[in-house]
Amino acid sequence: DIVTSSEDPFGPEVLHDPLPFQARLREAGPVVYLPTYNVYAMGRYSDVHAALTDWQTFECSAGVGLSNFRKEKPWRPPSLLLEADPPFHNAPRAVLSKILGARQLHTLQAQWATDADDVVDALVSSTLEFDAVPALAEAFPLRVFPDAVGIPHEGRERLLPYGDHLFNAFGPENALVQRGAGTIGEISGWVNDQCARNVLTPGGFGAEIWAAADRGDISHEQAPTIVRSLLSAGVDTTVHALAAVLYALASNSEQWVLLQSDPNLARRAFDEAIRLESPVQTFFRTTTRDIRVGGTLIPQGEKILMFLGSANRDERRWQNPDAFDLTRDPSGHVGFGMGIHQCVGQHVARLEAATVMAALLKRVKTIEVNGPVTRHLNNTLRAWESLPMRVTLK
Ligand code: HEM
Ligand SMILES: CC(C)Cc1ccc(C(=O)O)cc1
Repeated sequence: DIVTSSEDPFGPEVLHDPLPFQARLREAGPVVYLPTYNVYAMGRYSDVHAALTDWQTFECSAGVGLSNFRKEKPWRPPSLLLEADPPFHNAPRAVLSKILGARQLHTLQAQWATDADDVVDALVSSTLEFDAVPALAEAFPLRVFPDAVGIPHEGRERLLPYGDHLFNAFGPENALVQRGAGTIGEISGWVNDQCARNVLTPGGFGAEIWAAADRGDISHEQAPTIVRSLLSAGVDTTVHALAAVLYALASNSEQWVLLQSDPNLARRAFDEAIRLESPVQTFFRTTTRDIRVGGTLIPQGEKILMFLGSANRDERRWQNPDAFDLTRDPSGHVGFGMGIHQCVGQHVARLEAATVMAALLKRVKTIEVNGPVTRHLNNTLRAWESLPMRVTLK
């Protein structure tokens, strides 16, 4: 009684517009076997949530991509958080939780508010029509995050392509992965070099990780790989999440008006945009035992493909799921994951978004899309190529 689908969720059609496939997936049942990749797919909120919170049955140490680390060599040394399970996951996670916690970010808040004002003021004083992807969604994270980590200025243009390949590599070895294969060796080498103690600015997130090793919270061998986690997870995700909230606000003017009437809604706007767009659309787990989900028996050692974007639009969980609605409470969305691996950088991401939105709310009266919006295809990310916008000023 296994439901199957021969559709290709990593093909260009579905990557370009995933919603119709995801609706069929949710309709088909709790678990759908995809023979194309020999994986078991989950598209409903309750099943995705259950799998994310049952780390004993659905493990990460075989990798959170299609590749099973027990059968294939990973393309890079595994992450000590993302691709680790308890007990090995615990210490690295505790170290990053402390460094990236909401409380620590207060010192950054004032600095990032100034940076956001600078970026927005420079932009709107030069033009009222711009492509929000390079001008804001990329410009702001790339201005503040590498400095917060404490890496040198030289070579930072490699961060986006590194993340783009990393997120493609969680999927199958398709054209998207092959496109990055030629340069990823050099780019990875540069990323790894930025994790060395001697290049990291004192006081930054990277130096804090090395200080945790000095305290014995983690080992010195682990420190560079944990710095690598920040450079891997912390750039492309925030870029495309920022683009998502800017697009949502520009294409729902009544929500923009609502936000202007109550700027405290900015953080909710960001989470609602992450629920609706889910910058991280999918990733995998591996079963550690035979498990029955719905009517399907999934054997041990199988890859489970979880559709976060689908779960975040599941009509069984959300009213009017396809609407960007600031009167809704978006908490519980799985756009940052759920459970022990839930995004440890979510407070950093929220602070980046909140500061950009605050800077826009100060200067901008109306915001609208004024040209064709184009997507950047990626096996994992719901990403943007171009977001033409027009603003008017207060
Ligand atoms: C809007 C931006 C972001 C989104 C949508 C996002 C999404 C996610 C998701 C879905 C997971 C769970 C992965 C899993 O369960 O397999 C995750 C984990 C993680 N994220 Fe984020 N992330 C964002 C920003 C960041 C930032 C800015 C950082 C670093 C400062 C970061 C660092 C991490 C790390 C290290 C993990 C692994 C946590 C663990 O396995 O314990 N992320 N992220
Ligand atoms: C959505 C996640 C797959 C994002 C991510 C990427 C990389 C790492 C790492 O630890 O390298 C952690 C999280």
